[in-house]
Order: sequence, then structure tokens, then C-alpha cells
Amino acid sequence: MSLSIEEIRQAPKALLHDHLDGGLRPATVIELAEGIGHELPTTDVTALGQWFVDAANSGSLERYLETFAHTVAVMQTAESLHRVAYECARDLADDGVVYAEVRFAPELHTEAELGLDEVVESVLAGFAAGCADAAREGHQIRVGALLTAMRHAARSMEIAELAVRYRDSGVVGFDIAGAEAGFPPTRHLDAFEYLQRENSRFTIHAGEGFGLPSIWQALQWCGAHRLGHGVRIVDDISFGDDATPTLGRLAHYVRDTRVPLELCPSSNLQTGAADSITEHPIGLLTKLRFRVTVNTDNRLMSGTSLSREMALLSDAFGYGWPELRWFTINAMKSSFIRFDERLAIIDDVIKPAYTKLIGG
Ligand SMILES: O=c1[nH]cnc2c1ncn2[C@H]1C[C@H](O)[C@@H](CO)O1
Ligand SMILES: [Zn+2]
Repeated sequence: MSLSIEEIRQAPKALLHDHLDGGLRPATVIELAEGIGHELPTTDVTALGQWFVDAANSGSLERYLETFAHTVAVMQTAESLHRVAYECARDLADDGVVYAEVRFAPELHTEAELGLDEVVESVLAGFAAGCADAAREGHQIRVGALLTAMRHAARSMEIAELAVRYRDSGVVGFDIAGAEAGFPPTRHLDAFEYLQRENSRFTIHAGEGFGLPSIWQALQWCGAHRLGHGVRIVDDISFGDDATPTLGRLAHYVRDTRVPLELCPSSNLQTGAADSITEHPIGLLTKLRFRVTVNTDNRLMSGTSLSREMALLSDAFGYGWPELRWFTINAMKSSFIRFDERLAIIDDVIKPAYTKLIGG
């Protein structure tokens, strides 16, 4: 029997890959757009939510990314960034997420009046206010920020410096995102080397719109601590006549060194990185005990939540509480906060709740 979204919502969960500009409430997009005179495809809340999902259902990462023009357009002031970050923390807490790393690209939010520091400060303040209000209503959540640099642009060093500057105030790491084909992670080697010298943590979107060379560069040239998606590591797994899987050297490396894979099932269907949930490589990677984590990527563009992603997997692969507990602990272990802080969430929040769910 598969678990429902409602059941999963009650369980504590950890989320490592969620974009701030991919998770707005449709009603908020409409209100903010009205305020600045930005034209939207529709101003009906339900229709706009559906528009984002349909437009993102393009089968290509490049076209999927075009939908962000509308969310980024309404996130150009301190107030709008604060509001979007506040609502993000509240929505994740309502979904039963107890720990989240939410990413955004500061360089995309400086078109009107803000500098990079103000962008980061507005978002961090929004997260803090959202977490405080959620806690008051009985939903404990911690939200850390990841600063993303756009891989087609040339500001990664600046953004890496920003991440280091704000690391004691709520920024827990760094990332690069955007179209993958034609923009290898080694374009940003100086930023990654700088972060390594600063003892900072970072993840890299790799192995989503492009295959193994991107994953290999992210790990072996840039030193990524996690892979954003990384789903195409399956290209390095082959099957003999008896269906026994054989791992290539890179796949072995990823599994042996426990490189966390930030898998995002629904997003992969929309960009064409996977054909269906049942055929999604997460089934194989879980069976082979890679360090698998389950993520939302863009809740607005996929019309999803972490509980929904897990419910889809439960339905497709028969996963129950033991598997969901494993995904959650994997995510917590792979998070960029300090070891003692990770352990406290695992031991005090996650394990007791799943013991109850599995026992009951
Ligand atoms: O899944 C993704 N792959 C690559 N880039 C992405 C993905 N989802 C969102 N982005 C981009 C678009 C956003 O504007 C940017 C920062 O969140 O990151
Ligand atoms: Zn992403």
C-alpha cells in the first residue's frame, strides 16, 4: 500500500534542492506583478499555477528555464524578496519539512534598486521571519540559503565571495545553475578553488541537461560536495544479459565516496531527463544504495511539494516509511550545516518520529 501525500506531510522531512524563484505561490506572483505593472499570461490564480506547469512541461531544460522570467521579474525589491522568502519558509513548514536548503541567484535580483548584499539580507530576513512564525504555530523548521551563480554568466567569483561573507548569517553554501549544455562547471573553476581555500561547501547542478562529462568535471575538477540532480550517473551503469548492473569507474566513485545526489523526479520528467516516475533512475540508484535524496527543485513549475514527490515514489516503487526515513536521513547527513547540528535534527526530530510511524 502506498503512502498518501497527507500521511507523508505529517512526517519530518529534509530538503536540499529547492529554488526560491521556483517556489512562489501563484497568488503572490499575481499580486506582486500587479504592483509593478508586469504582464502575466493570466491573472487567475488557478490558471496561472497551471500555466507554469504546462509551460515548464517543455521537454527541454532551456525552455523550462524560460518560465522563470515571470518569477524573477517580481523579485526585484527588498519587500518582495522578503515576502517570497517568508512564504517559502511557511509553505515548507506546512509540508512537514524540518530542514531546508533553499537556493537563489542574487545576480538575478539586482535589476531595479538592490545590490547583491541587500538581496541576500532581504531573503535571509524573510526566512528568519517565516521560521519564527512557523515555530509559533508548532512547525519547527530551519532554512539555510545556498547562493547560486548562473553558469552562463561571469559573476561566480563575486557570488562565491558573497556566500563566504554571509556564511555566519544563514548562507550555508554555494551552487551553479542554468543551462548545462555548453556551460561546463570548469568555466567557474576560480570560484570553486576560492571556496575550497575558504573551507566552504558547494553543490553543482550537473548530470541533468548534460551527461557524465559534466558530473566528472563537477567532482574531479571543481570538487563539488554534492550533485544537483546527478541523475545521469546511470549512464555509467550497464546491464549484462542476466540484468546484473555493472558500474563504471565514475559511478563507483560516486557511490564509494557517498556523493549525495539531489534527485528531483518531477522536474526531470518536465525537462526530458527521465520519461516517467516508474522509469526514473531513482529506483535503480536507491536499490544500488547510492546516497539518494529526494527534492522538489521548483515547486511552482512542477506543481509539487516534497510530500507529493515522496508520494509519487511510494506509488511507483512501493516505498514505505523505512525508505522515506532513509531518504530523509541521507539528506540530513548531506546538508551543509555543522555536524553536531545535523546530528541533533536526526536524533531529536527525525528518528523518534519515524520510529513511531514504523512501529505504529
Ligand atoms: O533544474 C534546474 N537546472 C538548472 N537551472 C535551474 C534549475 N531550476 C532552476 N534553475 C535556475 C533558474 C533560476 O532562475 C536559477 C536560480 O534559482 O536557477
Ligand atoms: Zn535545480
